[in-house]
Amino acid sequence: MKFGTEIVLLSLFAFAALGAAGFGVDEPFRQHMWVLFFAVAGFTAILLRNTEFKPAVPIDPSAYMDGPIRYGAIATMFWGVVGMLVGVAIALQLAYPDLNIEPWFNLGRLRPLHTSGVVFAFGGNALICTSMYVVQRTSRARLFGGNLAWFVFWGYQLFIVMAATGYLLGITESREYAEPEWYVDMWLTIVWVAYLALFLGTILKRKEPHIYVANWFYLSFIVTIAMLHVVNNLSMPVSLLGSKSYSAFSGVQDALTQWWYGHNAVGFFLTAGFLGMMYYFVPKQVNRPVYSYRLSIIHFWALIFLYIWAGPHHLHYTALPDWAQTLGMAFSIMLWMPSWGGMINGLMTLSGAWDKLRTDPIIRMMVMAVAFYGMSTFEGPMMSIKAVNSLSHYTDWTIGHVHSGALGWVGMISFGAIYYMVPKLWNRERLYSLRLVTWHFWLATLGIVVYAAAMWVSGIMQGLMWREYDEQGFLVYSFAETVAAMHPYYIMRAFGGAMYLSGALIMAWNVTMTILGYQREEEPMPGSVPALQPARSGAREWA
Ligand code: HEM
Ligand code: HEM
Ligand SMILES: [Cu+2]
Repeated sequence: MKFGTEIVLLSLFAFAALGAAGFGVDEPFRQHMWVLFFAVAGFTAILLRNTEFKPAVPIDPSAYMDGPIRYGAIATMFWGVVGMLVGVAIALQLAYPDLNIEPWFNLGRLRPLHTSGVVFAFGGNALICTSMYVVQRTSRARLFGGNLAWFVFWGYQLFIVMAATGYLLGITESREYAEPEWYVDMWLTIVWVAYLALFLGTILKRKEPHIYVANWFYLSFIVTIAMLHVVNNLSMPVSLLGSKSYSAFSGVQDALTQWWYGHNAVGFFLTAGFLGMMYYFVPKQVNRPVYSYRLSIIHFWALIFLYIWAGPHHLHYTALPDWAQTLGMAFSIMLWMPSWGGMINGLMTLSGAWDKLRTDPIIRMMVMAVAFYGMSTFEGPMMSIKAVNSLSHYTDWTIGHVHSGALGWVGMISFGAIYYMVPKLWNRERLYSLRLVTWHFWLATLGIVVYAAAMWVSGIMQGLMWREYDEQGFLVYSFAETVAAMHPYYIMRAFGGAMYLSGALIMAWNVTMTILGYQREEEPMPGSVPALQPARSGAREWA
């Protein structure tokens, strides 16, 4: 039987889940194990019916393994839309609290659903599938380990499903960006080690002597996330058949461990990984070499050396020792330089090809991403200065900063990479429509501007209102008054987010049509040279 071993193993897994659903000591755990049972049993049933997860064409063992990358590109789009939809939902809940639907869909449960949905499901799938794409092409080697890549892909989706359903059931460790409970964490550890083996194994069997810089960034992302995930999640379960666990750390050590994790999740997941993407896909799309390879090496080592120390900027004015706060601030300010070095390197890769900005909306998207990388890595060091942080901390300014990095940098560079990969992965001459990419670009860009501007104004206003004293030393505003003052900005934010989401929906449509093999007949892009445009077919020159 095809997939014989897999089916036996999966059946055992499903059986164990069923047992845990029966004998679990708390209700949410039992419900969660039912979810696991149905997910694994469903997958086993699909395999039993011999459904192929591999392309039907016979596989040339020396060729690249692109099946899991195709699935990954689709998963990236799918989870992106889901995560952003939940983002708009919680934005509306903050503007209109009546939208909290108890207990499953209140803000407390939907917020981690949003953050994990966009960071780990959307961003994570984008990183995993692009890293598989990049490492094969720059190493001239097929992915290591046979079906290992499929295990990484499906194992990661199972992690996402378990994390997401757990939040809705009310299961949480309450550690930001690390909310899943101990058993889901253990599963992710297994998947992540497999991912590391897959990536390293492919690099080891490379036929290209040099390891291209993008792979260094991807590798640092994989290794560091493994370390962060394991240490931050060290905990003791109350029962092996229960959902609750207690952290191995307590007090200020716990807080520091958590923000060592949280900050470096930003540094290595949301930054280093996506820089790997930048260093491969920008030169490819522009058709130019990286501006300065030497600078990219300096960028890499400076970034990984500095980032790891900056975590305490999340704990300014807390019980954390003062020297540690100052250390975090100093390293954050130093981070500005390598970050901007990287930004300049990305932007200057366009030198001599700036005209393409007018004609290629994908390049425009990538340039906007790099520009937002520069913007948020300027804002971050500034916010880490204690005097500035005393105003910005706990306010919407932080939320604005997060989303200029997340929507502007992480989102846009991923969109660019997917637009680049999809026609190649499905062997299409070009995307379904470039004009729809332009629509996406403008909706996303304007959406970010509305989102970030609303949060700057509301954040600074919030901070100023909280610290306003009258002549007698009494606070001028009650907390509830500061909340009420946010209302118009929360509506604006929801509006900006909805624009960003509609751009992503247009992209999903464009990508789907490309996969199905359609090409939209359309006028050439404005500004492109008419002589290069076959007038009727709309098929532009497409590198
Ligand atoms: C459709 C667009 C989006 C909307 C409307 C949106 C909305 C929101 C809202 C309302 C919050 C909670 C803010 C609060 O508690 O005050 C939030 C938090 C967050 N979002 Fe989004 N979001 C969007 C897209 C994204 C994307 C694409 C990412 C990442 C790639 C992202 C990452 C985050 C993170 C990390 C937080 C937590 C911030 C913190 O705790 O400081 N969001 N988002
Ligand atoms: C040199 C680079 C950066 C530095 C020094 C930096 C610094 C900071 C500072 C000081 C805070 C506020 C902490 C607080 O008051 O609670 C913050 C929050 C945050 N930043 Fe950055 N930032 C940088 C780049 C980025 C980028 C590129 C992204 C996203 C792609 C990002 C995502 C976040 C997130 C998600 C938070 C919110 C954490 C939370 O409270 O939940 N940062 N950052
Ligand atoms: Cu940080």
